[in-house]
Amino acid sequence: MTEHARDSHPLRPYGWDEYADDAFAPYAGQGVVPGRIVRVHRARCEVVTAHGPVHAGWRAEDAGDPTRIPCTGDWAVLDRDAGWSVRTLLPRRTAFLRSGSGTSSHGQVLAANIDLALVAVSLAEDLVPGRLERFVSLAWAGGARPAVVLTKADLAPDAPHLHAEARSLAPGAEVFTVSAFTSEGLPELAAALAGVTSVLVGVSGAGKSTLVNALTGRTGEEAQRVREVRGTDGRGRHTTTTRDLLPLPGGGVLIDTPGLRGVGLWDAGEGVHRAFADIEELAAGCRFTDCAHRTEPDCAVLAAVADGRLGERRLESYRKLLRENARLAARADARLRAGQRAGQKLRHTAMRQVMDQKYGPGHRGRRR
Ligand SMILES: Nc1nc2c(ncn2[C@@H]2O[C@H](COP(=O)(O)OP(=O)(O)OP(=O)(O)O)[C@@H](O)[C@H]2O)c(=O)[nH]1
Ligand SMILES: [Zn+2]
Repeated sequence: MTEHARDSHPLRPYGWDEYADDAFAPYAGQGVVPGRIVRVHRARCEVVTAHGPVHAGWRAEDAGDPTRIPCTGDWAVLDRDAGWSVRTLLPRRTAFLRSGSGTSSHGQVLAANIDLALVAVSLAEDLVPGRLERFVSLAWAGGARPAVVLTKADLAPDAPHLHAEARSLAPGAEVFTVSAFTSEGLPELAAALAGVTSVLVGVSGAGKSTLVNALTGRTGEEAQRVREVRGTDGRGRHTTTTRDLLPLPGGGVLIDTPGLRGVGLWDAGEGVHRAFADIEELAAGCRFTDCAHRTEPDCAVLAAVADGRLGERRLESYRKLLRENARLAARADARLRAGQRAGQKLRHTAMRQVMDQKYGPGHRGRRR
């Protein structure tokens, strides 16, 4: 498809791009229709297509494999035999994953095909550095660019100071300070979202839904509809339970996610390294290339801690996240040996090869 045809594609406001175009090309002429999943229910999902929004079923036999469960942001290939159904999902370009709940050794995909992961942090509460570092690691790990959105600026007299702190906790990530109530910072944020797919993550109460409403200009009836699809989280508080994909008035697509009480790392080793680029940079100056920064002589990381350039807490957080990731990787490897993930891994590798061939190995950032 030519660039012009792509730009006038009916799904363009929902993020139709060169990637979707290429990934769908093999299916063209098979009587199927492409669509982007905007919301997922138990046995069906809402998909926007060139024919408008449709409800499509998906096969329950795919439920065991997280990579085959439709997720908000996925591009789907739809059949229209007896009602709409998802034939398959196009390979994900990027994804925001976290470890599944409990003892599961699967990752859970929160949003697919995202360029930018916005981590919402409320300025009305004390900033929890380790939590921000964790979200940022997951964003890098899934191939998205992280950005920090400091919300409720109207409640924070010390916003500039907190902005500086967020910058040092998330090197390489842009930091926005916004208030959905006064609209401060919203134009700058909207400009960054134009033309890309973003996902908004953060703990419950961080102000995500309010921000989404402000960015989409959703008020009154539409916002009410959003409240109606909300459930209660068992503590009597209303909380977002669905993940919605919404086109933004200024272009770009935003995925809202439910408040997460915590996120476990998933396949995030490379993500942690990027999230702690400051430490990695220091480590390049250590005498030993395999320095563990504990007792080794001429350790540049420990030297930075000693003279106050690097906080002890940050170094500890880095270690903790790497340990957690290694633990999860060991668990996943055990499953892989059992053969259960073999098929999934193969598909994944095949997709990477296709993408590498097409765009070169740089297209997905540095990954494991
Ligand atoms: N003062 C002020 N309050 C805000 C702002 N944005 C959100 N709030 C309030 O913060 C509370 C939580 O906001 P929500 O938008 O529901 O937070 P959420 O992150 O979507 O929460 P979950 O749906 O549980 O994930 C609500 O009482 C909002 O009115 C803001 O910019 N300024
Ligand atoms: Zn060292």
